[in-house]
Formats: sequence, structure tokens, C-alpha cells
Amino acid sequence: MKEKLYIIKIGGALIDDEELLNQFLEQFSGINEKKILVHGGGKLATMLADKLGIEQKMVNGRRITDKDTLDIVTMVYAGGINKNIVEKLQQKKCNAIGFSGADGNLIKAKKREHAEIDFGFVGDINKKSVNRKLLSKLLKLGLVPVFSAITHDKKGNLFNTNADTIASVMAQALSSKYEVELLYCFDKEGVLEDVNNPESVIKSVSEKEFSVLKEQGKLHKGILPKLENALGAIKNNVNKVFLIKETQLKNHIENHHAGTEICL
Ligand SMILES: Nc1ncnc2c1ncn2[C@@H]1O[C@H](COP(=O)(O)OP(=O)(O)O)[C@@H](O)[C@H]1O
Ligand SMILES: CC(=O)N[C@@H](CCC(=O)OP(=O)(O)O)C(=O)O
Repeated sequence: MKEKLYIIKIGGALIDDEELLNQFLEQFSGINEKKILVHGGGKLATMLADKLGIEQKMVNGRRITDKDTLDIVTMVYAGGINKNIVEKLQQKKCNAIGFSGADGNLIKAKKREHAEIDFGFVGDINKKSVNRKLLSKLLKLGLVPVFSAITHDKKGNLFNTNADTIASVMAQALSSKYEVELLYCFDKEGVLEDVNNPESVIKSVSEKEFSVLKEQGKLHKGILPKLENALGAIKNNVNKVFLIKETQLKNHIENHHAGTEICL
């Protein structure tokens, strides 16, 4: 039987809230199985760019990343946020080690090509991009990898890559060796029938149901790329995929099923 591995993604809203982040990391530290944390931080990057007067633009859930923006996201994601999370986990006796995709050549990306839009330093990845061997060795050593949303091409370029995509692709890449459960932790209770009603959680979403919800106009903004990445994982042999509220991590792991399960 394959060993269990949790790959857990956290995003902007949580990272920006010191108390909530601490609570979450406490629950994360308590997981006894092997685990990897992937974090975004888009909200903080936008705040810093605004302060510096560098205009930000998102297209299809991806940040147009010019050189100034790349400098900002590298500082914010691979620097401040990553080290802050690692330090907090260390304090909770969890032996975390922080990485960008360039470290140990752990995630190699290709510049995003698009016929009409120049995304700048945005990197696309697939499951072959992930250095599975090294990641498995790190996990075997009992280390807990913490990934920022920065990748590289091994040709001298750093890239900005959507953190939901990193979590999905990493889960796909490690599924041949581990029984992977991918958890997207965010600020809502799951996928909601009505985004303003926390009690309207949809218990499971398949590709077909995703299309219907989209057509009905019930999904907008960040939930769209999140669901696309979640469906990409379940279609590529990831054992289990859930979208849950960040405060529900412990409950989900102990009682098996908070939030929305993604199905084939
Ligand atoms: N039907 C829906 N159910 C849940 N969230 C939704 C829905 N429609 C839109 N959203 C929005 O998607 C957001 C999650 O995406 P995002 O902000 O990108 O998360 P993160 O930064 O954690 O990756 C929610 O905070 C919510 O505002
Ligand atoms: C290319 C691209 O868009 N990258 C994302 C990476 C950070 C991220 O995904 O952060 P959240 O998970 O907090 O939204 C961005 O710069 O916003």
C-alpha cells in the first residue's frame, strides 16, 4: 500500500491574517502523515505593488508579470511569506524547509506562450516539471517542504506560477509514489451554491457539475482557476481532492469530510 501524503494549499486571505495563519499552522503541524504546504500570497504582492506605484493586471486568474512585478513577487512569495511560514512551523516543532521551484531544481517551468497576451515572467508547469526524486528524499528525511509560487527555467529566469496550479501539478507528480490527498484551504466553507451563504456548501463537484455551475453564473473570480486545478488533479490520478475552509483542516482530517469533494 502507498504511503499517505497531504498536499495542502493556502492563499492570500489567510496569509494576510496573523492570527488565522497561526491557527492554521497549528492544525497543519498536528498532521502526523507526510505533508507538503504550498502557499500563494497574491493579495500581499498586490498591496506592495500598489505602495510602490506599480500597476497590476490579472488575466484569466494570472498576474501579468513584468520585470518589476517579478522582483516584487520573488521578494514577497519566496522571501517574506515563505520564511515567515517556515519560522512559525519551526516554532511549532514542525521541521519545515522553504523552497522556490529553483531550489534543488524542484519545479522547472516554461514561459507561458499566448497568441495575444504577453504574460511576461509567468511560468507554466506540468507533472514532468516536478523533481519527484528529490522531493521524495526530503519527505523521507522527515522534512516538511513549504513551497512559494516561484519557479524557474534553468536558463537564468525565475517565473511567477499560480499557487493553485503548483499544488495540483505536485499532487499529480507524486501520485505514482504516494496516496495523495490534495486540500485547497481558503476563506469559504467550500464551493457555495450562493457565495454569500456559508450554509450552501455543495458537497461534491464533478467536471459536468462544474460546467453547469459556471453556466448558471454561480462561480466567479478565484474559485474558477481553483476548481480547474482541482479537477485537473482528480483526472490525473490524485486520490482525493477537497476544497475546505482554512479553519476546518483538523476537523477534515479527523472526521473525513469538510467542504466540497472534487469527483470524476
Ligand atoms: N460559488 C463560490 N463558492 C466559493 N467561493 C467563490 C464562489 N464564487 C466566487 N468565489 C470566490 O472565490 C474566492 C476564492 O478564490 P481566491 O480568492 O483566489 O482564493 P485563494 O487566494 O485562497 O487562492 C472566494 O473567496 C470567493 O470570493
Ligand atoms: C501567475 C500568477 O498569477 N501567480 C500568482 C501567484 C500567487 C498566488 O497564486 O497567490 P494566491 O493563491 O494567494 O492567489 C500571483 O502572482 O497572484
